[in-house]
Amino acid sequence: MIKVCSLSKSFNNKNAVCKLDFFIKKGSIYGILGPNGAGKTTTFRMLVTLLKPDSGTVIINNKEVTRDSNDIKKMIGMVSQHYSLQSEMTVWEILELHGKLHSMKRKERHDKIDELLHFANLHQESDKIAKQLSGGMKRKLMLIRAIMHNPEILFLDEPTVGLDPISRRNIWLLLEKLKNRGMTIILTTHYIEEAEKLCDNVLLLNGGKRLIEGIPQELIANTGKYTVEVFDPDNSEHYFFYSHKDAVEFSSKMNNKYIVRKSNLEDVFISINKKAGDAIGI
Ligand SMILES: Nc1ncnc2c1ncn2[C@@H]1O[C@H](COP(=O)(O)OP(=O)(O)OP(=O)(O)O)[C@@H](O)[C@H]1O
Repeated sequence: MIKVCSLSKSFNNKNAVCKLDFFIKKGSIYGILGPNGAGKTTTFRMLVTLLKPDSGTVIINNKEVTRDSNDIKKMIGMVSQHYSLQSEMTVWEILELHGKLHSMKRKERHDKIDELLHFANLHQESDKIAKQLSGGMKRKLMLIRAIMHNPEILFLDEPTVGLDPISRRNIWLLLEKLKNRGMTIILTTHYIEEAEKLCDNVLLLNGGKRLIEGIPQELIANTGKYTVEVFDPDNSEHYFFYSHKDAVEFSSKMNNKYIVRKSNLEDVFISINKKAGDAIGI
């Protein structure tokens, strides 16, 4: 239902995103991951019609983002990375304004506000001014504001950045509930645990290019379910194993300090970069 073909964008002749291809299934949670500068936000902004690609196409439900941006805006909700709330308005007023901007009728608007405030457990905060809310509440408010107009697809750029672990988990719960209602969710994240917990599929980016794409648990299994991380005074080195026995046997020969642990998506990233480095002799 979302098809991205050869999507590219450069700034000052430097590639920010380079020939990306991917496909997102309806009703799934799709994660775009990568280190700082990998191209996550640039990709996000192109998908949500905020930035024009240099080349390539993004098709959402048979509409193309540059050609049919008005149709696409009705289908999607979007939450940016930075707090973007009218800080002097109350929670209720912010949602009311958003409903009006989307030409929702009074009754429909008010029913929706009521439903969403309960959904996000913010009903007791409805008269609070936005700037008085905690970070976690602000994020929840941005999330429900983005779905006021009943979009089919929700885009979130770093939805839990800067939140404490409990607030982060509360956002995860809301996203899982939305998925269970059939919503398609696309998010960018730095948090490996977030991607592993939430995402049906992930796309790992580096330097604007696709490193790998797939189901988190499969990517981890293919890398090796166990990692031996060996620490020397300046660095740490990673080794990957398909069985715990092999990992333990290998580590027993180590002179440096080490740990044996389960692999995660960060290890997938490290493993691919290591193989690329080995291939070019780094
Ligand atoms: N408006 C811009 N003008 C110039 N360069 C830009 C602009 N936006 C992004 N870039 C560059 O494009 C590259 C990708 O940036 P982008 O913000 O998409 O990465 P990111 O993966 O979202 O990073 P982060 O995790 O730090 O937010 C970076 O080198 C960045 O400096």
